[in-house]
Amino acid sequence: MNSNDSSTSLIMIFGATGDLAKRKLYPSLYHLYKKGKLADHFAVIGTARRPWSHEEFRENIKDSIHSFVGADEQIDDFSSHFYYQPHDVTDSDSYIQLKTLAEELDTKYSLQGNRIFYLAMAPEFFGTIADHLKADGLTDTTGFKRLVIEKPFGHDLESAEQLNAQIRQSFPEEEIYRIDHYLGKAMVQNIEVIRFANAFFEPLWNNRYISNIQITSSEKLGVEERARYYETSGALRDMVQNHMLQMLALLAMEPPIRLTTDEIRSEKVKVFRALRPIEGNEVNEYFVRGQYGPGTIDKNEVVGYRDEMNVDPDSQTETFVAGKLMIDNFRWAGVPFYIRTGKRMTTKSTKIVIQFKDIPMNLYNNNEQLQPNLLVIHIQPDEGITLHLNAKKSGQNMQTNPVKLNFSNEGSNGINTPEAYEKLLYDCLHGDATNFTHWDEVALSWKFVDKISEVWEQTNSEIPKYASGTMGPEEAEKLIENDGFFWWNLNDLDVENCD
Ligand SMILES: NC(=O)C1=CN([C@@H]2O[C@H](COP(=O)(O)OP(=O)(O)OC[C@H]3O[C@@H](n4cnc5c(N)ncnc54)[C@H](OP(=O)(O)O)[C@@H]3O)[C@@H](O)[C@H]2O)C=CC1
Ligand SMILES: O=C1O[C@H](COP(=O)(O)O)[C@@H](O)[C@H](O)[C@H]1O
Repeated sequence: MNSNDSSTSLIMIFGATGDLAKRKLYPSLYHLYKKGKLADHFAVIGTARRPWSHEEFRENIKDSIHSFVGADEQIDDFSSHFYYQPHDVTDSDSYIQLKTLAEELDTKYSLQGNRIFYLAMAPEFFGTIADHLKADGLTDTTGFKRLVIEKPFGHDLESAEQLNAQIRQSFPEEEIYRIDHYLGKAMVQNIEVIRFANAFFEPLWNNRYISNIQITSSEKLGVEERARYYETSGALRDMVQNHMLQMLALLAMEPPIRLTTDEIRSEKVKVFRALRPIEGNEVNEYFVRGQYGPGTIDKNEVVGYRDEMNVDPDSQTETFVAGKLMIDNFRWAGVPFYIRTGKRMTTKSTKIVIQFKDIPMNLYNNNEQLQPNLLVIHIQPDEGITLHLNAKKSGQNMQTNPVKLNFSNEGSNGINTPEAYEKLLYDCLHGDATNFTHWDEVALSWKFVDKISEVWEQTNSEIPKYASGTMGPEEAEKLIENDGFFWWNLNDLDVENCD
């Protein structure tokens, strides 16, 4: 690799001692290094308040790789690229020291002034850091500058607008990489390929042939140590505003005229613009929230949300959301998109079920076994697609039998597909912002979500509860049953349960 390679860069991580950096960023950088995607011309400066030396930082990098990758080939070479600068982001003076170190490393590793600033910190610091990076000259270089921002990007539209305005004073939109780690997942990236590279899906991908689409992202974990953040967020802001709406946009968008960042983002934005606003009295008709109570997960008793550490014992925070979304455009008029996400549910799974309409005069209609055709996109933990069809039962009769055609992405690639953060870091190093969210997408998603949270925040009635280890409150079943559908059982759809 030579110094002109576009992965040549100084990566400055703010929040380098934190959980995200340890669990996701260092292992991902290590994978890229091992694959030769990062070679000699890269250096990482980690910053946080802890008074670590370069050596202590490198020991922590090694620990992270041991714990989360489990291998340590080339670990000394890899970690030698890491440097640490104790730094309080609210303190102006320390940016000057950071600049000096950045310039030294720029020369030492021939980094051509390329810089990635990764803000792996609490969101209240995003604006301050962006201001300082510009004001204190860290962006005054001849190379590329990219600002990577973790979620949450704002708490609502108003705060997101303020944050965006502040950041935009220092970085233009094309230099801002807003992370939505679901966009780095292999099968989320596969949605476009499934749709636009297969002759038999695209003609059927509309309201004439699809009856409904179900997107479920369920977790077994509870709130863990993140209650302080989660209490101000809840599942609507934590999962729906970003990950769930992003998956919906990829499923619903029109084919872009080219596979470029701008064209793809522009088609996604049109979906958000066509989303029917759900407001006022409609909120309770179209959306259901819930909070986990005590229950059993993997045969272990677990406490309810209100008994978790740092949670208000009277908390009204939702840990579950189900919703029915309508996209008012030519392609999707009349097709409900159901979404469902929550913590402490039965299973850890993200799946998309595309349910096709029955054919007009099905000659096998009297057959009890006849099932609707489904296309299931398995996002995680299994990755792949399954087609549910009807075939003839063997024997002399004319009975039908549901069969499944299965493709496993993991099987085809042999090993685990890269972790989302690895893909996103690679894209950022190469200036590809397609799988990061544009401001217009963020703003429109907040606009949609704000109408729902406004109603919930004004509601005095107790939040519906669901027992841990279940698929949410009864109300979520009714939401979909009222339309004559039901949630497909995720365990039944698992690849291992395919015939
Ligand atoms: N953890 C995760 O799995 C995920 C996290 N995120 C997002 O990533 C971001 C980081 O999360 P996470 O790593 O969990 O948070 P942590 O609380 O684990 O880490 C916060 C980091 O910020 C540093 N820090 C805090 N205050 C200052 C300050 N004034 N000046 C300099 N450094 C400071 C801390 O180090 P020190 O105390 O040494 O200063 C630490 O390195 C958040 O925006 C979060 O929402 C998003 C998705 C998943
Ligand atoms: O962004 C978030 O996502 C995780 C779920 O991510 P996954 O990749 O494990 O599906 C969620 O637990 C967390 O609350 C949320 O902030």
